[in-house]
Amino acid sequence: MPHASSVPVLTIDGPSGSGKGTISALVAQQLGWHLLDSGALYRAVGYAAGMEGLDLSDVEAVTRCAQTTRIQFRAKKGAETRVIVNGHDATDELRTETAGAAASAIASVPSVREALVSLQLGFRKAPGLVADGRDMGTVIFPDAAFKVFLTASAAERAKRRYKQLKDKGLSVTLSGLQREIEARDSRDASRAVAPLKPAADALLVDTTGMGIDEVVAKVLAVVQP
Ligand SMILES: Nc1ncnc2c1ncn2[C@@H]1O[C@H](COP(=O)(O)OP(=O)(O)O)[C@@H](O)[C@H]1O
Ligand SMILES: Nc1ccn([C@H]2C[C@H](O)[C@@H](COP(=O)(O)OP(=O)(O)O)O2)c(=O)n1
Repeated sequence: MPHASSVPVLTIDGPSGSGKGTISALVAQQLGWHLLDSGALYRAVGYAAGMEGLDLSDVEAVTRCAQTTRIQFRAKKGAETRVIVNGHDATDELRTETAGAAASAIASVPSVREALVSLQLGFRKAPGLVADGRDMGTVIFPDAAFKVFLTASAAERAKRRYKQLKDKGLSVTLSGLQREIEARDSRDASRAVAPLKPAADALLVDTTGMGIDEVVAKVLAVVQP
């Protein structure tokens, strides 16, 4: 087993709806690498805090929640990875914008972020890792050999998320989603610790008007030029 730091990492950061999850999963599959959906960890803690009826602004309570919540990923071939929170399959609840907003709220608490660091580092296993999030290239894996920052216009990101949630049968409006996404991005980008921003050595890819296959090819070329 090689030392963890010799295992290659590709970080894919960016705002909501930029395509991180989709692109990370496809690229990880192509490379045969492991996948870390770090947003799911923050969503899971936000969800667990909600289930316990915690006040999301109670720093001590949400920190304890981040330290004690059990989060498991159950990958199934050809199907969506299920996220199990404290033994309960919370996949459906985690994808809502309410869960995204709760995740963003608790993610601004430094001690919550600290509680999730070693769990994230543990995903770095041979033959490699694709890490999806906000601070993968800046804070969690600053030594990653490959870094990408995905963006797209706010209007396009809202449209993508609208279609995605509609297809899953959720009741949403485009204007409401655009407002919620913009509020979440501005909170994520303005927080003091690990804000949403590109690493200095990341390749910026504006995916507005680009198809998924085109983005996958561009990201794969970073790892396999
Ligand atoms: N380049 C793209 N063009 C069109 N749709 C995309 C593109 N990338 C992702 N999508 C779609 O947009 C939605 C949001 O993508 P997702 O990967 O969940 O974004 P993120 O993880 O950054 O929030 C998904 O339904 C996905 O299929
Ligand atoms: N590495 C990360 C990943 C997510 N977060 C926070 C901030 C985000 O608004 C929420 C939800 O992240 P997630 O990647 O699941 O959200 P999107 O799919 O991009 O809409 O979690 C974070 O602070 N750091």
